[in-house]
Amino acid sequence: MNIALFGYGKMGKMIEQIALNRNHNIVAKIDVDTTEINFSEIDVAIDFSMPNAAFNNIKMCMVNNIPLICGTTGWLEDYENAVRICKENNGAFIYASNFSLGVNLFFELNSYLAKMMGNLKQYQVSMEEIHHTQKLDAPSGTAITLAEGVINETDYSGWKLDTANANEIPITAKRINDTPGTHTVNYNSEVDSIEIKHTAHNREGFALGAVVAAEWILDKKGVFTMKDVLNLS
Ligand SMILES: NC(=O)C1=CN([C@@H]2O[C@H](COP(=O)(O)OP(=O)(O)OC[C@H]3O[C@@H](n4cnc5c(N)ncnc54)[C@H](OP(=O)(O)O)[C@@H]3O)[C@@H](O)[C@H]2O)C=CC1
Ligand SMILES: O=C(O)C1=N[C@H](C(=O)O)C[C@H](O)C1
Repeated sequence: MNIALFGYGKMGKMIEQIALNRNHNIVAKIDVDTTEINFSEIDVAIDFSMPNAAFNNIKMCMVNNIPLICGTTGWLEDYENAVRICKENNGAFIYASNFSLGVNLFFELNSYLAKMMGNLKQYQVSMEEIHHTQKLDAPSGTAITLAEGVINETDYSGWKLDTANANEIPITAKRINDTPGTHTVNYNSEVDSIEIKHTAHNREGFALGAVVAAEWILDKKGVFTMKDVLNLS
């Protein structure tokens, strides 16, 4: 499979390594300075670029009939537009805030726990995410997905960074050295607390998930999620 990488930073380089190990070819490494792209040689594109670049890259791929896996976070205000453009062009597209198998299992666990906690008003939920200091967006895309998972199963109406109003989920974002990504969901009451936590030890899990998603989407049309790729509930 011929892969184009949009973004050749920390994730782009890790994806290249994993893709080559799985016998794929990297036919283009595209960044902000790229002036020409030969779309005819690309089977699938993978975007791990920057919040202000992702939506343009998505449009470009959809218009040129290239299936796209997007891992870039921090652009979600344009998600519905991306879905519309994909459908208008009969394209194929997956966005995931986190491509690792472990985090996608963690998302399921988070929803299951939230469902159980929904009627237990003595517990207040909060979230914490920790990432490396180069991260541009806060809270992380993964923390937003976790918050949405809780909101879907409870009476919480939204989330907020740091201090939240009653009925909103407070999310704390910490930036520490080289931390690849740690997410904690905490339910606290007067008498006890329950905590679930996912810790990424490195970026391999994210990169492998993105390549697996690229292999999966090759013969598909439509907008999908990692639940479809991993065949989760
Ligand atoms: N969904 C997931 O599983 C994961 C998502 N991420 C997300 O992926 C994104 C990238 O992360 P990471 O690799 O760590 O970041 P990096 O900063 O290391 O890499 C981003 C790269 O994108 C390049 N870039 C800038 N503008 C454009 C453009 N218009 N088109 C293409 N490339 C461009 C940058 O080039 P230059 O340096 O020259 O500006 C840089 O090389 C972030 O949004 C992050 O949150 C990260 C890990 C996992
Ligand atoms: O920027 C990162 O590094 C990461 N970004 C994603 C996010 O915003 O959730 C996924 C992972 O946590 C690493």
